Amino acid sequence: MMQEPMKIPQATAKRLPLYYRFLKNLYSAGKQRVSSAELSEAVKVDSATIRRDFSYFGALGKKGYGYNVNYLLSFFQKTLDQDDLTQVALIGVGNLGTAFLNYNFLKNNNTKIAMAFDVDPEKVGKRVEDVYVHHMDEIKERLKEENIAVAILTVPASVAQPITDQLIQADIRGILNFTPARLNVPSTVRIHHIDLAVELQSLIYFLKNYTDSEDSIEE
Ligand SMILES: NC(=O)c1ccc[n+]([C@@H]2O[C@H](COP(=O)([O-])OP(=O)(O)OC[C@H]3O[C@@H](n4cnc5c(N)ncnc54)[C@H](O)[C@@H]3O)[C@@H](O)[C@H]2O)c1
Repeated sequence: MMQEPMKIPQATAKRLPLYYRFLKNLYSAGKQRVSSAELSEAVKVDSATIRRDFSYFGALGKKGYGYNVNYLLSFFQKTLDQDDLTQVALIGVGNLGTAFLNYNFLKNNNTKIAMAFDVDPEKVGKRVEDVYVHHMDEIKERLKEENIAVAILTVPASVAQPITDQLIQADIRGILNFTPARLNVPSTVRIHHIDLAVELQSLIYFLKNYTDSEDSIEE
């Protein structure tokens, strides 16, 4: 299910889902080609960066023609593993976790929250948008049973590390951490932190210090 990551720079890899979403819309609208200028306008990434990104995967746009939408789309589908359904687990069915269960990703790509975990007796044993909430005591057994390797963490920061340790015991490979806690994991486990406060501060910093939005793209 999960492929080895391609040898492309991380900054490029991070932009792939953005490109993919836009190209899918173009494809649905029956468009067969797109220029880097059009893409640039739509995804707010400067066109030089787009050309460089695309050159990593052998898509060399032709002058006056642009890029072939079909080619790019099938490339992204393979690279982003869109042909497979990747099932993930959600830990912590509170305000944020419930919002994710309501959203459940399916409109954008083939990622789905397949099961959720909590310790609150009010929540355990119920379904939220069709997703069953299990007790944390069952986490290892359930994740292994369904071969789930990715988890979204939406628990209070104070319990984030012990829960992470439990996830590691259950052979999880990737964690999307929404808690402000910085977590210790072995090098075999990949963690992405999404800290809304930091993102907001960073946005405000860029607004104050740069007038041209392109300056913020390369991080
Ligand atoms: N709500 C937001 O908009 C928001 C935004 C950014 C980040 N966060 C972060 O996301 C996390 C969750 O926020 P929230 O607002 O959803 O909190 P919340 O209190 O509404 O939900 C936390 C959930 O985790 C469960 N939980 C507690 N201990 C647990 C354990 N040991 N094992 C499993 N589940 C456990 C609780 O029962 C509850 O359902 C926090 O770390 C918060 O800082 C929240």
